[in-house]
Amino acid sequence: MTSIISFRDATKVFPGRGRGQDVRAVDGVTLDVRAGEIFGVIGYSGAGKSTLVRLINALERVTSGDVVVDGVPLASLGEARLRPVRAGIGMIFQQFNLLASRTVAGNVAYPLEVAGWSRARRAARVAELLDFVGIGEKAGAYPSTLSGGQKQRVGIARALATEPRILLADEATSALDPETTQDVLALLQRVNRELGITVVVITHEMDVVRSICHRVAVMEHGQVVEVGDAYQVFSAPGHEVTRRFVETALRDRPSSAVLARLRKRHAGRIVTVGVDEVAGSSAVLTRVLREHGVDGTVVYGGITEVAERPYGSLTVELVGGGGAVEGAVAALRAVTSVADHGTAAHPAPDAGPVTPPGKETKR
Ligand SMILES: Nc1ncnc2c1ncn2[C@@H]1O[C@H](COP(=O)(O)OP(=O)(O)OP(=O)(O)O)[C@@H](O)[C@H]1O
Repeated sequence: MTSIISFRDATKVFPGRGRGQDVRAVDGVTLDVRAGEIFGVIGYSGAGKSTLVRLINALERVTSGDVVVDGVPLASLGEARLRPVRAGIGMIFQQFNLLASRTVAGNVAYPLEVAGWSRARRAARVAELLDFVGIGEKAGAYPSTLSGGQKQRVGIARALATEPRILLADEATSALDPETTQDVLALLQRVNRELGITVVVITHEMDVVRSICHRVAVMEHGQVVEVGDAYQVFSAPGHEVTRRFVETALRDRPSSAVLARLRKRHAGRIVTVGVDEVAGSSAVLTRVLREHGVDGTVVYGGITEVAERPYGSLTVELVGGGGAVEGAVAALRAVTSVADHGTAAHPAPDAGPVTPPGKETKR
């Protein structure tokens, strides 16, 4: 697949104010976004995500290195030659940035007016866009009368008006409630699938990446610390920051406090079994337990989706005679990840980082 955006050792330094230190907001990033994908950039506040994305449409200019967009290296371009590059890139924002004095249709028409489209062509294009984002009936309404989700739909329609090849979404769902977030994410997915537009999504929420991104870069201190297929990055996180995102978002693994409560309620051996596309599934778990004559009760956990593929874990109380439980645990270890928490009488030392409490299933 060809890359549509290439960061080549891109660095952006903001001069420190007064006698403050310079800020390396983007620090030597080399990265390719492939044409036609939804690419996520995830990181905590201040990691450099916004700056990285603003380098793509040259709202910020690199201090060193380069960013190549659609084959055009941006670092050496003057404002005039940047204009056509920018015209091929749409952008949406957390706070929508709509013009309060214009109607919905007026907002969407705005970039077309700037680009010199005739009134008749504008009207047809605006109607088509409002229809695509599902708010045709709001054409004459003013932004102040719209819900957050509707405002972002207008933002998306406006960003798509001049038929860009790339759409940049800077925390586009961070101001929305969870349900509206899912609607807007579904719309971004349609933008990608139906219009073939490459979408770059910046977020601090793993749920956003989990829902729609094909590939993801994890940022910290201006650097990309991990990049790859979203499923692989989140199912086997290699960096501490990635692990923190996975733990806070998926909440399928019991914390030590939860484990203590589980041990009070369940006397048997408690193990957490990884469930993913490659290794375990709940069917594998059931088969292994049956083969070893072990009873298993799911006491905690959950299976969700990352990049539309199954991912999670199940914490199970195992009860069986003789060495049956040992045998079952060994057989499970052969196919998937297993964290052995021991029994109430003989708890295993707490392994791994503490995760926030999630849902407990009660007997
Ligand atoms: N115009 C600017 N002048 C000075 N420093 C800046 C400027 N823009 C960003 N920074 C600094 O660069 C660093 C990265 O900021 P950036 O906004 O890119 O991070 P972010 O990951 O998008 O975080 P957030 O989600 O909080 O915006 C921060 O330390 C920020 O204070």
